[in-house]
Amino acid sequence: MPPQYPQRIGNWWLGDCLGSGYSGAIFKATNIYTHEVVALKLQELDHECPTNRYERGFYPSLQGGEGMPTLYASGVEAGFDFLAISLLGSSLDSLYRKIGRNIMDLRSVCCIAMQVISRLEFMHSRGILHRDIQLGNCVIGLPPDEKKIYMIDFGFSKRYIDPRTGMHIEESNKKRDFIGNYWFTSVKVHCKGKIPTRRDDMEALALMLIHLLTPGGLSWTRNGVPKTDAAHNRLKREKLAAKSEDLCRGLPDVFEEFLRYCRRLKFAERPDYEEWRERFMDLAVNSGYPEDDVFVWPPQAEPSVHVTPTKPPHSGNLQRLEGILKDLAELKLTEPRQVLGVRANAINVPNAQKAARPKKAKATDPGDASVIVISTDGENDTAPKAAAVRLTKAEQLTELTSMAQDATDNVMLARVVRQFAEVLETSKSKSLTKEGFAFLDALYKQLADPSVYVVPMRTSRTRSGTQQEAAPNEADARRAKMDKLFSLRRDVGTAKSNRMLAKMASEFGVCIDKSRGRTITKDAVGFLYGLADRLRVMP
Ligand SMILES: Nc1ncnc2c1ncn2[C@@H]1O[C@H](COP(=O)(O)OP(=O)(O)OP(=O)(O)O)[C@@H](O)[C@H]1O
Repeated sequence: MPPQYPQRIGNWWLGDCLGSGYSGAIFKATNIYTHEVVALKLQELDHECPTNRYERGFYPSLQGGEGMPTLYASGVEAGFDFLAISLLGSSLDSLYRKIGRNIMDLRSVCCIAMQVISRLEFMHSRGILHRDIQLGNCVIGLPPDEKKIYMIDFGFSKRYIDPRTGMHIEESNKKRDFIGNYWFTSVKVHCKGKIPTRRDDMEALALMLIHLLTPGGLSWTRNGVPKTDAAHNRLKREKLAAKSEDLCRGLPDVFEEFLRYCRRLKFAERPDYEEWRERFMDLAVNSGYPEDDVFVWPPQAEPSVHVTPTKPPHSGNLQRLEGILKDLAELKLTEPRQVLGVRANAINVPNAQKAARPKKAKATDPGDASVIVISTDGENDTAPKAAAVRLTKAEQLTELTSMAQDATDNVMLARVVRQFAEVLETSKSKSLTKEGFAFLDALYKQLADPSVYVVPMRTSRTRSGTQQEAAPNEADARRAKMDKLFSLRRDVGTAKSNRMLAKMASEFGVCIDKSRGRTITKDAVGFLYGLADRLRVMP
């Protein structure tokens, strides 16, 4: 028998029911004094699974985070445990159902990925796991916040950082009861009884994204909620047996890589939120969508490609490559090339075609770092621009890495470093990605000695996110990073040799890599500009 809900709780008059389930119901409600409208979540006090009580405990820690509902009041009244929270819009589940359980469009899925990664990053930064990532628990806001995704339902949430000690919870092999949802809870938690940590929230997100792009959804979701233990066990077996490559067949690679990454994370490892936000942003941009994470619903029918008018309206990767090759073919290279630095065992001079790799001029639009010009001339370019193509940040950085590898004198290298700094400075995302680290590796190699192979500082994604830090150390680490970047920026102008600059570039890379978020700060950009200036005047 569903409970009899009162007409009024606290200061709120109950209105329409927004949703109800096993654990209670949620109503639109109006404050009798202020007329403010909220969502009122009610649960009977003697409910066998008192999720509202748990949720009440987590809400205060989550206040102020983007995409976290505001908690207006909570308490117990008339036999109900209630929470008055921001009134929000439709859940992703209801949007997905309305499109007939077919697949969601790629842009929407990329935006969901970027936004939910940010929500998880915030929750995790507060020491809390969500533990029930699913479409019904991601809701869009009401206008003017309808492009923002909110996380709701913290009834299953759990602290993974002990608030008294600041330490991460311990791993244990003791079997535990399953808490989560059938569809998206990670394999380790759902099928192997492991203790959930940050990695499991991330895996649940990965499965949810794959579900949205799979016609009919993930196979184990197709028979509905299991009603018996036998059916549940069958579902678990199916989930356990499903290989990442099978789940992601036909999808862009990033989905399989994301799922694999989440499954490889160690128990206490911090997920690399920035990296994956960036990867989904790159996927969206490469597919011709705008460089942002706003969730536009209903989706636009066609990708809106922003290319300069010198290119055909839709230019995919292939066309971009063709353009670059054409520009390359038109280049005439006769000038003799200097060798970088003073070295006996100098760099192998690359073949003419490679040496002719076009240089990039500044971004044509400072607000859009991904529009760059491939030019046939040097810095004081007076020749007509060959072509303008849109490249993603990753592509630009990769291109700059090649240019750094090919640089044969300090002036040339200075120019490339300056462009690198410009890309980082103007890019929307402020984190140094693996392509950025690859550039630093190439720079280091050129400065230290281009004839020797240098072990990369960090070009492999498997080394990312190895911090297992507890919250209190973060402030110290951040301060140390700020101090280091400040001194690097201050001292770069006094470096006396390429080797000294190489050492600084290496310290710079290590410092950024160690920092949370690998954020490029003002001092970081300042250091790079300083390095470029120093190289330009270095004999
Ligand atoms: N703040 C809100 N504003 C508008 N609708 C909401 C809000 N919170 C929840 N809903 C709607 O109610 C549904 C159930 O909400 P929620 O998951 O918080 O409750 P629950 O009782 O824990 O549900 P379940 O038992 O299904 O997990 C959501 O899917 C959403 O459609």
